[in-house]
Amino acid sequence: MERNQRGFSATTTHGGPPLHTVEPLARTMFNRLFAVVYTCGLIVHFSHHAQNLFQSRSILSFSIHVSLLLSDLVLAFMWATTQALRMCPVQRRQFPENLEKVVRRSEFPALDVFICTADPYKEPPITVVNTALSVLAYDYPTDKLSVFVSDDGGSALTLFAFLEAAKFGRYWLPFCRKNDVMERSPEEHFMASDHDHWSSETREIKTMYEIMKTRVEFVVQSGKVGDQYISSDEERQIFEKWTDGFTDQDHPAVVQILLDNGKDLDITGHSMPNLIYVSREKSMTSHHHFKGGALNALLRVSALLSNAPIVLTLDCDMYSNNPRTPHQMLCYFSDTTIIPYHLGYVQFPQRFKGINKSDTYSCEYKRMFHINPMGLDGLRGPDYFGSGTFFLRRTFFGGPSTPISPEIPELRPAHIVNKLSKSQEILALAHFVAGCNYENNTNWGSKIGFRYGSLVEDYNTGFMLHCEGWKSIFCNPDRAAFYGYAPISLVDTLNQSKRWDIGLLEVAFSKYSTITYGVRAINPLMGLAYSHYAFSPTWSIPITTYAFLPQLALLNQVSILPKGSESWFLLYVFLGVGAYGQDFLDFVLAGGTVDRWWNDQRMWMIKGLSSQLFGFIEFLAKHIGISTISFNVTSKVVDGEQRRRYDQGIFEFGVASPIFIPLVMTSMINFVSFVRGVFGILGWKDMEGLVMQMFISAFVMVNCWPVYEAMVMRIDKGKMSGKVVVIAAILTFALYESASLILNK
Ligand SMILES: O=c1ccn([C@@H]2O[C@H](COP(=O)(O)OP(=O)(O)O[C@H]3O[C@H](CO)[C@@H](O)[C@H](O)[C@H]3O)[C@@H](O)[C@H]2O)c(=O)[nH]1
Ligand SMILES: [Mn+2]
Repeated sequence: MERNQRGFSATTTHGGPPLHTVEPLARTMFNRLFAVVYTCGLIVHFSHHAQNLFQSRSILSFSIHVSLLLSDLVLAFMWATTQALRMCPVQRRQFPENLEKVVRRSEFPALDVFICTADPYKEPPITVVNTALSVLAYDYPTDKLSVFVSDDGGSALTLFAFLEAAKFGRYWLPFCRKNDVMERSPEEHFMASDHDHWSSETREIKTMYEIMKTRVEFVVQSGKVGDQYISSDEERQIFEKWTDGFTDQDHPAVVQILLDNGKDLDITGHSMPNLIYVSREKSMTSHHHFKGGALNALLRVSALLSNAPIVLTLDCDMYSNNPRTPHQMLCYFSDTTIIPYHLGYVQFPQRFKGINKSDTYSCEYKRMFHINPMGLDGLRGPDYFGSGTFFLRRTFFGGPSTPISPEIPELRPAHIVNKLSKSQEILALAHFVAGCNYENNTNWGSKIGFRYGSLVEDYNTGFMLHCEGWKSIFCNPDRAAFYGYAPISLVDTLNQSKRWDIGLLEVAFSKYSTITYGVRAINPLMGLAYSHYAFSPTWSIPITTYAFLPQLALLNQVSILPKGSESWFLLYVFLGVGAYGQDFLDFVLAGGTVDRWWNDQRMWMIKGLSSQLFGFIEFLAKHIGISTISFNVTSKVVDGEQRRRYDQGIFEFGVASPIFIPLVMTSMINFVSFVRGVFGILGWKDMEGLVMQMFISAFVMVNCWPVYEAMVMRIDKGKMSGKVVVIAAILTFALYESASLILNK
């Protein structure tokens, strides 16, 4: 049997109560006007640059001007890309309370949830279990809900945690229903609710949860599932798959149905949703394409077992914070007027728990997950964030009017699965499609499914879907739909950013670059908006240049920027303050605080001097074939002491990582040049020509304050490692000496 293209029928909303509305943001007109004024400023600025270039009389001054020109060109290009995000921002509202007036609950489309995990030590199984329980307990018809867990760590520990979760879920789901619990992740629920008013039922279920948690954590700590934890022969058989040769990088596929909707009931007699554990086959000899590969394996396995027309992807730490999120998503997918719109996915923002008051590492990503998506939403829709995304399954199989069929008919999005079928045949097929050679010579990863070729498989996939003609919608309800955890140390944040930067560069310099292919395949504004991310690592060029060049010149009394009395000086100020000011405005209007904005701009500089630079190097190294790149999973485990420092807003350096070296060098050069400049005020002749260079040094110094503190004033474990300081000092000295040689010729 087959069904229509979308996989379910939508209800017309004509005459009925509205399901959603959309409005342009109030500042749109201002944004457009400002863009015109700023563009004029840029034209004049670059004509001045050209003049400087032609007038320069030595190779030295020519090269200085070329560096400044190149830096300013990158800044101007990046500014231009932000304009695409500012031309038509919109804000949507949805009315989930009206949904059931328009669509009967029994007509809700089936929903498959994909949760990815990759490492039981960096991603504690109890966290993943909480995420899974939070969605298993969605306020959704249980016979239409299936949760698939992908375990790229191939770990018996994770599977054990899920066996436990399946048992606990039989109590947890009816408990949530009966008490209309909002936080359906048990961990969060018990943390958020007030213990003094707990009923005996709540206390009981809390005790059950604690017992399960202790068992899971004990097993993870001991590294194996001991005999005393196995309660039946059936379970023993499952764990027998973990033979001696079974490693996370080399093992057969494991597909295990833990809860079967057709059979398993909760303690009140309601049927349970499906819960399926999948660990795709891995082998040392075939590339597994990281998370993208895992998601494609889930797309196939789920196609055989439930094939729901709607698919939600979640990171292992992104638990549901609202049981009625699917209702919000259906406000869009159930609206027939949306069909000609070719809606491919509905994206919810990624939000984070546990970020400190001033968001020291700017991990809220307000711009990426909140401000920019509104801008994209007014064009063709937001990019894909990797988590919190409801896709139409059909979206993965070719463009809206150019469908592509998978190799075997059972995988087609229109194929109907009657019941979750445990038949041996289907299970054997599920293991087969989860095999590591299954994708050889197929369209998976290139034309169907999640796309390969970039470490940011989410961004890349969303981009390719937009190129194929799909659109997306940004759904940002007041109550967060999901919460996850952000890194709380600088090195973790920078390593995560570096991975993203490498992935973005892979897209920027591919055959399907956003700037060459994207502007044609989607439209110029979308191409530019996507380029805002793809080319963001190039920010490291101006950031590094402005962190060193004016300062080295200042140290040698060489003026390279306009004098305080020239009108060019005012233009510089206008361009700088204008860009910063508008950025500030966007940030604050989206509910950000001044404190957080300050830290955000600081992180922008820090990343330009660390993750982006290192990302570039690793990207190049991979391109010329001297190294391979890998997906370094962000740790979700927190050290207590680190947490305390983070909560106090103290920067965490700690480890001796080379990624800090350029940053420490920057703090040294700027300090020395500023101090030298202050003494120069008395003796130097041409101080006026150095005013702007002095100002830049001062500004960088203020931003580097935590670095100075970490180098000289701290004794805790998060201070800057001595090794980094020594290496940076030697390199700074070498840089200073060579600059003096060149500049004083
Ligand atoms: O080989 C892998 C590597 C990672 N993951 C999973 O991918 C998710 C994201 O990994 P994480 O280390 O948390 O990366 P983040 O940088 O926090 O994630 C952001 O960036 C990723 C792309 O780099 C996206 O995949 C994510 O959805 C997005 O939230 C986690 O659930 C992992 O378990 C896998 O399943 N297989
Ligand atoms: Mn994450």
